[in-house]
Amino acid sequence: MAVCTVYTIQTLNSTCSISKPNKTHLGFHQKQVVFYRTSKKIKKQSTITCTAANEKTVVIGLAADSGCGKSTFMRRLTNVFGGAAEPPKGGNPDSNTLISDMTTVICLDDYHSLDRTGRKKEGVTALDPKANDFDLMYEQVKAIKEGIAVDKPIYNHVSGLLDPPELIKPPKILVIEGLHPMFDQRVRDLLDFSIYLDISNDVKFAWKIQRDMAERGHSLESIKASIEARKPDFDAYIDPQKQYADAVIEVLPTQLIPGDNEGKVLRVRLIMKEGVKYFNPVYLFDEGSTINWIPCGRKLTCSYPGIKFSYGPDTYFGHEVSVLEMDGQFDRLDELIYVESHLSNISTKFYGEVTQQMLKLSDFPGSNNGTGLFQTIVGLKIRDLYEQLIAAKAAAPLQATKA
Ligand SMILES: Nc1ncnc2c1ncn2[C@@H]1O[C@H](COP(=O)(O)OP(=O)(O)OP(=O)(O)O)[C@@H](O)[C@H]1O
Ligand SMILES: O=C(CO)[C@H](O)[C@H](O)COP(=O)(O)O
Repeated sequence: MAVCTVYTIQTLNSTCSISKPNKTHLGFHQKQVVFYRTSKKIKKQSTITCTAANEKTVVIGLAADSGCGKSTFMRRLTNVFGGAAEPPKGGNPDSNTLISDMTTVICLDDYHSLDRTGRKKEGVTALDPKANDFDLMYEQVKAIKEGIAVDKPIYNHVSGLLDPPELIKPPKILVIEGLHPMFDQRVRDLLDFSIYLDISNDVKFAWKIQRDMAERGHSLESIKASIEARKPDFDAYIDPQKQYADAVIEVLPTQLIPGDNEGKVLRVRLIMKEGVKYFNPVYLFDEGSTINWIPCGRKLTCSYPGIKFSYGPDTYFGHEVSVLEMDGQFDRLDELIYVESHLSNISTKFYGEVTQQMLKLSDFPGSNNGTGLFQTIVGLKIRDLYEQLIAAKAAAPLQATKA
């Protein structure tokens, strides 16, 4: 990203934004520069940031209910791109934003139009579209995608209030995570790739108990009541978004232990849409075949109840998909290399990269099962998609500027 003064706007095929103290950020394309210059709307003290067309922001959407592992997934994803993800420096300590060298993750809770008291007064949950400002969400995600900085509101989860906005500059990759990234068609159409974390009720309950009882001191009864209270709106507004996702990570109780609902051993399915540009689904052994594989034996240590992989074609909400499934958990993470070497299209840059990533983040929840494995693979696929998109934009800069 190049920072220019008003007298040196020479960049071709760029989108620029003007930043003035206490003023909204204005965006314009290179051809409009003449208009602004002749109309003297640009003052000497303005800062003009120009983003070359091939640097434009790639936008990823991640949808899930609260407490379903979005933050954990985000930490795995940003780690794939390297560098630590931190809240904006010197900003609001309760900011929900995480920034690293390549990525900015914004939480869509920041687009709640009603604060905690407002929702109570209106009798709506945060999942209800009425409690969210989709017009602003669309305008701001669109602006960032075009290389224009925005002043995004902040929803403060500590106070339950809407705090003064924070400046979000266009990153290389913007991740919008939260309850509604695919709800509004205008926002959905801005996404270059979308993911839905589909956690079954039993597992969601087990994870909520683990976090909210152990870490937040909530009672079992209050956790049950909160899940029940959210369920109608979850079913109406959040769950239907999975039909639009390019990849769904579905987390279910294991089938290896009959009647198990503890949520400790998990069956995880990675559902990958066919025909998505720059995204080739992962496969096991033979693309398009139906495979069942129990890798336990000489090369993989498995204690009870073992590990089972499945792979094959299927349909999901009328779309052709490939599904990779893992039931069970790893005893020894270093042996994951055996499984990795049988998977194809995983978009690694070197042999064993999935295993290396999993070992590096082995203390993250889900590192010994399909949640961690598939989140890592999706992270690598997003890196690959980003690199392909940027290469395509660099090859056709004029076209990208007009889009
Ligand atoms: N893959 C996993 N395996 C086991 N437990 C998990 C996994 N992912 C998340 N959890 C549990 O769920 C809790 C919530 O995870 P996380 O904070 O990542 O979710 P979230 O969707 O970001 O939540 P929120 O929206 O409420 O902030 C964690 O504290 C952890 O206990
Ligand atoms: O579903 C949620 C998304 O994280 C939260 O419940 C919602 O954002 C409201 O937050 P809070 O409970 O802190 O007022």
